[in-house]
Amino acid sequence: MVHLGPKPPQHRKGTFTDVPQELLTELKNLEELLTITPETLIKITDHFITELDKGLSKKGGNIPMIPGWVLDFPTGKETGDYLAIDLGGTNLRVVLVKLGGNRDFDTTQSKFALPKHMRTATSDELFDFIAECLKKFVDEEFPEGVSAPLPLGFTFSYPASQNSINEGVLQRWTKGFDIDGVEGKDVVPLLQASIEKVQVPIEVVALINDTTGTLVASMYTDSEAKMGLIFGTGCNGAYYDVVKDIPKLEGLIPDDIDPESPMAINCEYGAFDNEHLVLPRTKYDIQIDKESPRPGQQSFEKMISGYYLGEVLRLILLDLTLEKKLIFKNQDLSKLQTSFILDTSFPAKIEEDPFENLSDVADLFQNQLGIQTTSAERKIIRVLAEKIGERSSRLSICGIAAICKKRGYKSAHCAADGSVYNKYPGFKERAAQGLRDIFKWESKEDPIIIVPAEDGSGAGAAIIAALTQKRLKEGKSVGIKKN
Ligand SMILES: Nc1ncnc2c1ncn2[C@@H]1O[C@H](COP(=O)(O)OP(=O)(O)O)[C@@H](O)[C@H]1O
Ligand SMILES: O=P(O)(O)OC[C@H]1O[C@@H](O)[C@H](O)[C@@H](O)[C@@H]1O
Repeated sequence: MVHLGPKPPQHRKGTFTDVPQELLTELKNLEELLTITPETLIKITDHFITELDKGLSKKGGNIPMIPGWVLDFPTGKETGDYLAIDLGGTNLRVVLVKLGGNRDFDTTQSKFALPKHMRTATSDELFDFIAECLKKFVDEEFPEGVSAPLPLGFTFSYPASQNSINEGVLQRWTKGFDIDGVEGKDVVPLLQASIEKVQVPIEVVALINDTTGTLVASMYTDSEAKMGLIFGTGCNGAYYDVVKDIPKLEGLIPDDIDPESPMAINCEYGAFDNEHLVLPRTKYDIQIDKESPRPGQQSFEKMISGYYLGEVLRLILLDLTLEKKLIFKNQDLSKLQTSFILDTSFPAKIEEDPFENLSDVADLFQNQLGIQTTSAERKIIRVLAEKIGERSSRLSICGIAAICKKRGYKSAHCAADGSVYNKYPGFKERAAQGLRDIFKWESKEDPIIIVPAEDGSGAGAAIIAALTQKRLKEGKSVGIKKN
């Protein structure tokens, strides 16, 4: 038998002859709403650049642009054992990093799913949970105990203002978090206090954002890396600017820091366009924002990141069935009416269904939502998932293009991490096409490419802790001028 080799990727050949005209018309409208043309991408990116600059000005703007007090590039020669923790939107990870000093490192790690109630728990519950996970990990890794406190890099994936590397005052929760008693507080002493309670010998040396960690970890192994990006539960990016080009730091820089010194910036660009000037928001995006714990915040993130993509699909389907009565006739919609019941793996699995009759989609709706779908409905659902995924990928690269244009990067490795980047079908190809639509490169090889990042919140945190310890040993500043 002739082996034909792997089949080409599934291309939608299905016909829509079995789809009622009314539903087709509705689909066309939705496709229109969810399509981001090259012209729109360029317009959004130009505004994004203005907003990045505004975030660095004394006046400020929508995008926080937080100086992260990482004032050196990694050399690749950093050595030592460091602990790192990564409090993301879905998981807590504890990592032991052994820096090899030759652009190499080794990691041992444990992942703890954040308990669902954690998003609305108390501050003590959150930091005690982290300390408990740290204790479990350290007891496991160091059964004989340790001779001196372990230095720890704390990756805190939320917008936290920093006046120094080992400080982080939470500006606001994002990704559906709403824990009392943390916003406006420095989270380092809050964690340190919980660590003391469980008596595990750990010292928090540095607080970093996961994008800054991703940037530094990726530069440690790849000198072409110019930014660190996360497309996960949330979205964000970090890059190195230059101290003298950050107006809001004027007068705050200690004398021992050269104005030409690099300064890592945690952009927090999920907040881009909170003024709603350029992003093509649909009524579904507006509803998600209105019903979120922090309405008016993170407008860009709420259209593109992992926490929200499943919810966008759910609201569109609900509209088509409840309001327009075009699909799911005589079906039990109680599960579909539960907010955030669909995480982003749901549209991802719809896009991954390789069968012409979309039988995987049929199983998905039956098993997760108790809804029996018709062939015609599945075709509509498939197109909607594709359009939501495509919109996310195309909008996601506007931050990348804006940073490259702002910094004048003609070529760059943009190191990306997060489950949407790593697992959403077609994300990489669609993102690359989005960049081509903006830059209109003539060359065969794209000069600016998105590459898989190193473990930013693990190795990145450790490398930054190592860079910080080196500065402290040399008596160098790691924060604003002490008056
Ligand atoms: N197969 C998938 N495709 C795309 N996104 C996914 C997939 N599975 C889970 N996700 C989404 O990824 C997010 C988790 O991102 P991840 O980077 O793993 O964690 P964190 O954001 O805590 O760092 C969740 O919002 C989830 O909905
Ligand atoms: O890794 P996660 O949880 O997807 O986080 C990505 C981004 O999510 C945003 O909501 C946070 O404000 C950022 O600080 C963070 O970098």
